[in-house]
Amino acid sequence: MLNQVYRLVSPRQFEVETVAEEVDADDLIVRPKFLSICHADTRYFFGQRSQAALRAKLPMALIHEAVGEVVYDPRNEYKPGTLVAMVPNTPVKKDSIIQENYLPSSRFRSSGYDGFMQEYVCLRRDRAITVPSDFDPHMAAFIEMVSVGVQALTKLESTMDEDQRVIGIWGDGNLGYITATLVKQIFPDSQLLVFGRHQSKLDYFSFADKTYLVDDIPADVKVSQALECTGGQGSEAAIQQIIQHIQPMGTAILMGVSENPVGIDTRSVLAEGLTLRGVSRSSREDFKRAVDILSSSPVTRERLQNLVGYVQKVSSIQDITNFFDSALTNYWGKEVMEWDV
Ligand SMILES: NC(=O)C1=CN([C@@H]2O[C@H](COP(=O)(O)OP(=O)(O)OC[C@H]3O[C@@H](n4cnc5c(N)ncnc54)[C@H](OP(=O)(O)O)[C@@H]3O)[C@@H](O)[C@H]2O)C=CC1
Ligand SMILES: O=C(CO)[C@H](O)[C@H](O)COP(=O)(O)O
Ligand SMILES: [Zn+2]
Repeated sequence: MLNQVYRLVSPRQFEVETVAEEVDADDLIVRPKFLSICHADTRYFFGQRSQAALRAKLPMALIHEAVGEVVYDPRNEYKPGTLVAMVPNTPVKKDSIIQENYLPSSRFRSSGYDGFMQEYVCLRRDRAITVPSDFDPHMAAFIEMVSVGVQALTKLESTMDEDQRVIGIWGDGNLGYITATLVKQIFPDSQLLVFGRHQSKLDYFSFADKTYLVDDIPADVKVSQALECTGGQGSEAAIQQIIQHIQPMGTAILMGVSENPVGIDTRSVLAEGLTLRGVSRSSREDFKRAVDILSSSPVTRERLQNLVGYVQKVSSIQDITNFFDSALTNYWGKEVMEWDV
């Protein structure tokens, strides 16, 4: 099959390439419909990664958050038109200990391998998760980010001590908001505190028990466990505050991506017996748990619909470039492309 792939060849420059795809019985052909942007994509688009990383990964199609319609299934298991969330991670090896999203051999779309900015996606069938028909498709576009939140809270469940009284989230953006909605489902009896830099963003977290501006946290505020959802240099200050406000022996899950190493007060980490656990990407299992949570909780779906920040139809390379530029100035929520190329 001949396919049109929209690849970033250098910062701010896309080119369409015609690629011959080999489709076998294990694959599905999916037409991408709704795509949403992750910070990882904007770092490539705006050339904010190191020259070495850009050289190693480009050219490639961006976007690892998307839903699309099955147009062809060689085994006829999926009806044409079925909406599926596409898992961007494709494992090529199995390991009894290391999970698929932490295996260096796995192929992650839009990080060295073509993402979903394509006319058709040739998707291994175990990478497709059916999206229930009552899901808002704009919200469904970022199920991948919901699955990352699920991966984080699943890892928190298996790492933390027994103290579930207070869960603290640092970061008042997309990932913080998604993780906060999931805390309400996965830890329903815990108090949820959210720590951010913008009162106008914190106002969206109306379901949290309390929100704090990070320059105005009372010294006696304590969290049992914490999740860092900030990224960039903001991670350093966030990790420092987590160390100050977490209970001894607490666990902090780190999710924000920083281009440069950040400093960590290891003396306090040692003295308080803290666990810092990194979380990146997600697995098929996380996608399934994410869809199960959303299916059984209309209130979570409604909350996540509030995260749809900017929607635009794109039909040309110029539209795609304009869309990425708009993402830079969008203040709240996820940017979703209606893919019409
Ligand atoms: N581990 C993984 O698999 C994944 C990681 N990520 C990463 O997570 C990070 C966040 O993504 P996303 O939520 O979309 O980004 P956003 O920009 O939407 O949100 C980050 C928010 O955190 C705020 N912030 C910055 N510093 C602090 C601080 N010290 N304390 C509290 N809040 C702070 C920011 O404010 P301001 O804008 O003023 O700095 C911003 O409002 C990114 O680095 C992204 O790449 C995303 C998806 C998956
Ligand atoms: O966003 C993510 C998962 O949803 C990850 O942070 C992203 O995949 C990291 O990739 P890269 O190393 O290319 O920045
Ligand atoms: Zn991402």
